Amino acid sequence: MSTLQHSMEPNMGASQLINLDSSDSHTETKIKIHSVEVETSTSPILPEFHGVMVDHEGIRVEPLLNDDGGISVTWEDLWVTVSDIKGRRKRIVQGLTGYAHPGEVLAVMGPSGCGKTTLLDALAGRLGANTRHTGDILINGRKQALAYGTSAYVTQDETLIATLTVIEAVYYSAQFQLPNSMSKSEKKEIAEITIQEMGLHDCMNTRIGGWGTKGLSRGQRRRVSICIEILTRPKLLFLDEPTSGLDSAASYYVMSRITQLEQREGRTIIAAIHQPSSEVFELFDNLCLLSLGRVVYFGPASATNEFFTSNGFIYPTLRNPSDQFLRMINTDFNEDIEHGSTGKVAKEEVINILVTSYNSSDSHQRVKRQVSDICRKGGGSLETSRSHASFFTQCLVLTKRSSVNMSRDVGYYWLRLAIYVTLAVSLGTLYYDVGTSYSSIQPRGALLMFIASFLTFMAIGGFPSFVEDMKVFEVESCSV
Ligand SMILES: Nc1ncnc2c1ncn2[C@@H]1O[C@H](COP(=O)(O)OP(=O)(O)OP(=O)(O)O)[C@@H](O)[C@H]1O
Repeated sequence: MSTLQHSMEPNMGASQLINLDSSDSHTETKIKIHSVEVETSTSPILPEFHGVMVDHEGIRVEPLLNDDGGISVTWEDLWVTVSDIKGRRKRIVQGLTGYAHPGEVLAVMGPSGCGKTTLLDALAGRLGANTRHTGDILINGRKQALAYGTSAYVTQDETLIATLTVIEAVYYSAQFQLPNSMSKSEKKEIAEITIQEMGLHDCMNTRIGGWGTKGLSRGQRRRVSICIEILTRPKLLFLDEPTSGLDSAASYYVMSRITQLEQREGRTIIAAIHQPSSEVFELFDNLCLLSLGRVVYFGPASATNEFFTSNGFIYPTLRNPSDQFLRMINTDFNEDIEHGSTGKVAKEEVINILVTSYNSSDSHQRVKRQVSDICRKGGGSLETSRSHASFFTQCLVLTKRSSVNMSRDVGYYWLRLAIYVTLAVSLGTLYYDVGTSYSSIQPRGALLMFIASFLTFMAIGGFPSFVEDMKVFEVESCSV
């Protein structure tokens, strides 16, 4: 996250460029200043400056738009509804407005069921068939589809092939995701680097595992999923619960590696996250806090504390702030919250106070202005297409992967092979020398019927493996 490290002259000229030192020593962020005025009064909600655009009320500072092919995403008055079994429509997401910039991490936080995944799905164009959405979702200010490889989505559930090792899973994926112009050794190198970036080098040759076979831990599987999705170095990355199942140290390392990549490569990251530690929370640039599908707060993550405090919700300073404010807006469990001088108030009341306060706040106006600014300016041209492996290579790699998978799955492959061989020998013995006379027609017919029904029966036995393969196929086909 960038922090302003030098004082700013009150009357700097328009459109001057300044360099902001980043807390990460590798990176420098260029910020374009359009006009600078010193604010004499401090906003009740936000501090004077957070590195975001502030116009005539204060300092107008905005990140340079993505001339280098970075992706800005904006959404305005976004509503998502689903129909229940009685045909009634239920609102999941209610009138959200926000944006995500290249080189920044936007964290979407809120209690379970508040609509985080739905927001990500809507932005990524992955909403289910029974959902409907209204509102504008724009990429660099335009309605446009993203080319293959420019965006990636790490879903909440891991869909990995249990029998493969970490390096195999990532390398097979690299073989069909990366273009044919790359040699096999280059693809392997990218796979290995990505695995190292996610801290998985020690278990490169460990099988992923699944039900019935122990392999990687849940957190390690999560990291393998992230590795597979970031292989193509997408400009826009959606992460749904990237740190679930990770301990606090691993969560920090994974998120910090992701943010380092984002700063280095100007990537836009939108991450739905449940319960970040305070260190992980500090890695976020902006925060979208949701409750019951409504925005409670959208703005710099570092200013969240101040937003709550200014609204009369004060929590102990030595506790993880995200734990505290998530507890305040979680309506699943009844608990009254201490509010300023009025005493305890119910959770619904807390949310109403915060939503109303946010809607009338300067930060809400800034978000709206930022969205319209991005839409007005558009952005750098997007890649129209990225090449991936040819159809022939994809078929070859997938066939090879499937054969490896089947050959390692004892129940699916070897056990069935043993049953087939036993059956063939038994039937061969029983029907040996059945002859070619008219009297042999009946036993031949019976044999054929037995074989046909047995094969059908055995095919049904392979159905669970087929379902697993279909899940992998669905996830991979969404990415391709
Ligand atoms: N396709 C759907 N059909 C019916 N209800 C849905 C659908 N998608 C989401 N919902 C409902 O919308 C609400 C929000 O779901 P969503 O998955 O977005 O929440 P979330 O904040 O990501 O939760 P969690 O943190 O537990 O993953 C939930 O009550 C969920 O049941």
